[in-house]
Amino acid sequence: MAVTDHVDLDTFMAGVKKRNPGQTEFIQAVQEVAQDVYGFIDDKEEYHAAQILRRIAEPDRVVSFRVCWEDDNHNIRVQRGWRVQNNNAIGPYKGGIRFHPSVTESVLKFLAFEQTFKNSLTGLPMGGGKGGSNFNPRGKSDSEVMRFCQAFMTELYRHIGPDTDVPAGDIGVGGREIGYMFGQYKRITNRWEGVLTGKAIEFGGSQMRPEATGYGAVYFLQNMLKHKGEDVEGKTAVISGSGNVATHAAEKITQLGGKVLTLSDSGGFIHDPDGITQEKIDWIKHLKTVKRGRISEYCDEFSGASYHEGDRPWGVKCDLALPCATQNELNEDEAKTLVENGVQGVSEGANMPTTLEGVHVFHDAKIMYGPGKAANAGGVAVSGLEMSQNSERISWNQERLGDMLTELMEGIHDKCVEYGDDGTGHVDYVKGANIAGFKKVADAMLAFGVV
Ligand SMILES: NC(=O)C1=CN([C@@H]2O[C@H](COP(=O)(O)OP(=O)(O)OC[C@H]3O[C@@H](n4cnc5c(N)ncnc54)[C@H](O)[C@@H]3O)[C@@H](O)[C@H]2O)C=CC1
Ligand SMILES: O=C(O)CCC(=O)C(=O)O
Repeated sequence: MAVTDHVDLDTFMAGVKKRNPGQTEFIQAVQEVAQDVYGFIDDKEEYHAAQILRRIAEPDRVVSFRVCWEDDNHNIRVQRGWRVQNNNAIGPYKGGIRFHPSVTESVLKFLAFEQTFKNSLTGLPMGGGKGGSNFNPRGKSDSEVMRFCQAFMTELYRHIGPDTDVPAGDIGVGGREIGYMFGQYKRITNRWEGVLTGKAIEFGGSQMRPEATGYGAVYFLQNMLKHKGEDVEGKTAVISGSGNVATHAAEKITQLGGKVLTLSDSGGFIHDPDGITQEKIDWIKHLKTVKRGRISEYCDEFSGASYHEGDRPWGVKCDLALPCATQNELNEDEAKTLVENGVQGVSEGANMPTTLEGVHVFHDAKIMYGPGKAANAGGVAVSGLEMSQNSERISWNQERLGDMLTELMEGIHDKCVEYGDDGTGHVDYVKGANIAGFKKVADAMLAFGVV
């Protein structure tokens, strides 16, 4: 058999598993995309002949490096850093940096793969990448975080650039860490350029970038509801996480007249039947970004709320669910519970928070289910706009960026409908996102020939 002959989905996936032993998250992400893309390319020989999906599922490169730094007690600490540059067919590699002890090559490969489709969906010229380290920022002093970020950038700088690869934040990497990394890049290269996004406003950051992922996930949900003649107002929402994405999602749900019942961190979740109001959200933002405390402390501050140690919030009855913490945080049983409790819509602020089995539950129940690569694309979209502003040496105002984010999310929703409408009025947003995201990247790759 010629290597360019059709292989079926099972054979394709067997190859992915063989080439990436033990990389369960990466294999899961490829499987989820491949099952839809296979249906789409079945009669499109050019994509098979050029082995497009196989090429997208093989990162352009995976850079791995040692990060050596000194803690406050003068101990030498050694961590591993990575940058996965998955695909730059439609623009420079773009995607966040994650600092968390659970980071592995598999996790970053899945994130860079997902990012390729997500960035394509935004319509902006950005390829897919992701990076990070198994460094755990929890309990570290500001000086330790600064030294780690500087050491990380001392190696990373040679692999990135404003037209090559533009990292940003993700779990464990927020404004503080971006500042330290940008400062080190500038020091080493003697260049001020838009090499990172998520910067503070004072040095080239964009209005609306901190809010963009969480707000965007709610705008996506709003678009799904509108498509069915519904609205957020008066609905209850269960949200996981309490970081950047979760708190901004909670804020937007509240602004639109919904009631947020839960937030969580890796220790457990809080349930506040009175609703997590803007005042309470502001308190949580301060807790997480300044005091760097645990969500359990919420119950000491606000009466009427309960803390559920070691649990996830999906058993709380709600109309809307927004997983905004991390991958595989919502499994098959939890998806069934949500459906049995009458959930109408799920919008993923996190990347791949629902297991494959959980996704099948939502699919079979035909609820509105917005997968992360579409629903949380608002963050990287505004990052793309930060790149544009840096290139033009200008800053747009908050109102303009807010309008652009709203329009971008509507555009992503409509692309999902275009490729995901099953003809009965139900939209398979997973299929829509996978096919629309794939097509643009695939067509660009076809134009380049064999590279
Ligand atoms: N920051 C951004 O612009 C974007 C983030 N995302 C995704 O959103 C998710 C959250 O990211 P951020 O809010 O930026 O990070 P963050 O660091 O601000 O917050 C992460 C949150 O997740 C919680 N968390 C981490 N591991 C957990 C675990 N094992 N179980 C329960 N909770 C856990 C943390 O306690 C924290 O509340 C991630 O999946 C990230 O990849 C997606 C698109 C863009
Ligand atoms: O803004 C960016 O470039 C990164 C966003 C990101 O990491 C994500 O979309 O998962």
